[in-house]
Amino acid sequence: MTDSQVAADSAGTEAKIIARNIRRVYWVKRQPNEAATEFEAIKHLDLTVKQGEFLAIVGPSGCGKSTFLDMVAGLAFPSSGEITIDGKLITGPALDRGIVMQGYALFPWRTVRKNVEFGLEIKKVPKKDRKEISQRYIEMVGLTNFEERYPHELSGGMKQRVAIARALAYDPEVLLMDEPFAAVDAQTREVLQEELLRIWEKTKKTIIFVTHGIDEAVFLADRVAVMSAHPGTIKEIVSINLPRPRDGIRSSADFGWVRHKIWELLQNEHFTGGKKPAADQSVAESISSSAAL
Ligand SMILES: Nc1ncnc2c1ncn2[C@@H]1O[C@H](COP(=O)(O)OP(=O)(O)OP(=O)(O)O)[C@@H](O)[C@H]1O
Repeated sequence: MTDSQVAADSAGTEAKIIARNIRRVYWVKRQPNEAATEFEAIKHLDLTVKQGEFLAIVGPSGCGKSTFLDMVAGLAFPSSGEITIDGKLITGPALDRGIVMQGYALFPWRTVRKNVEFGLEIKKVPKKDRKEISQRYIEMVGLTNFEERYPHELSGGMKQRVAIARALAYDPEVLLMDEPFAAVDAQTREVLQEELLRIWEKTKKTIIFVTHGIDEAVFLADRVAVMSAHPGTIKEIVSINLPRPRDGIRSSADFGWVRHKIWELLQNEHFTGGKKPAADQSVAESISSSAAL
């Protein structure tokens, strides 16, 4: 489905985030004594994310997934083009967008509760309400009785749950997730995926979820945006018309079919950094090894 089709398709559903003709360049030196030259990381990227949608982005390493997410977060800016949220240009980070990254990024000196309350403090929510709200999200991610622990006393999966609770607690409309489950083991990842879906169904947030896992993308998303390699752009958007809830869906024929379709789309994508591919290994091969988990 092309983006214009999506725009038409979304006639009845409000568009939440619209990226128009995004280009992003970095200035890089190829040799220490050379002048910096332009490196085009993203080109002609158009994408519409609908209100309440779960959109996953997959693509070869280095195609610009994190760069794009950073721009939606307002932590980086397009070299040209524009990204709007609710029709307003994104000019910086704001509390309408929560971010969950790989590697948790928790404050090590704060307990679980204090980490979860961080955004509420920024929002100047009164102390009594902060406690009530943080407790609700701590329970939602299954961390009751761990409120007073510090991050170094938690497992990887537990830290990731804290990061999710922290992002949800201040009630952002949009959740931006950059490979949030990459650092946890396969079993914990599946548990976290199921919990994330449960929370999403309850809270109706708009989610953009970057992943290397085709299975993960298909399991979670309403649509999967497949990016092409350098310079990164949206190659195709695949609608995931699988029923919800999706417990047990991984073994179904329909799941296998859509997974294969995305795998094929990625088959010819190589990250070359602008040069000719050195080896004949497609990104689909490297992605599918993690997706097989
Ligand atoms: N600060 C920077 N300076 C120069 N080049 C950068 C910078 N940040 C990213 N890039 C380049 O931009 C391209 C896109 O990077 P990005 O991290 O967005 O890719 P990605 O798709 O998220 O990769 P991965 O899947 O490996 O995390 C890469 O070629 C990267 O080397």
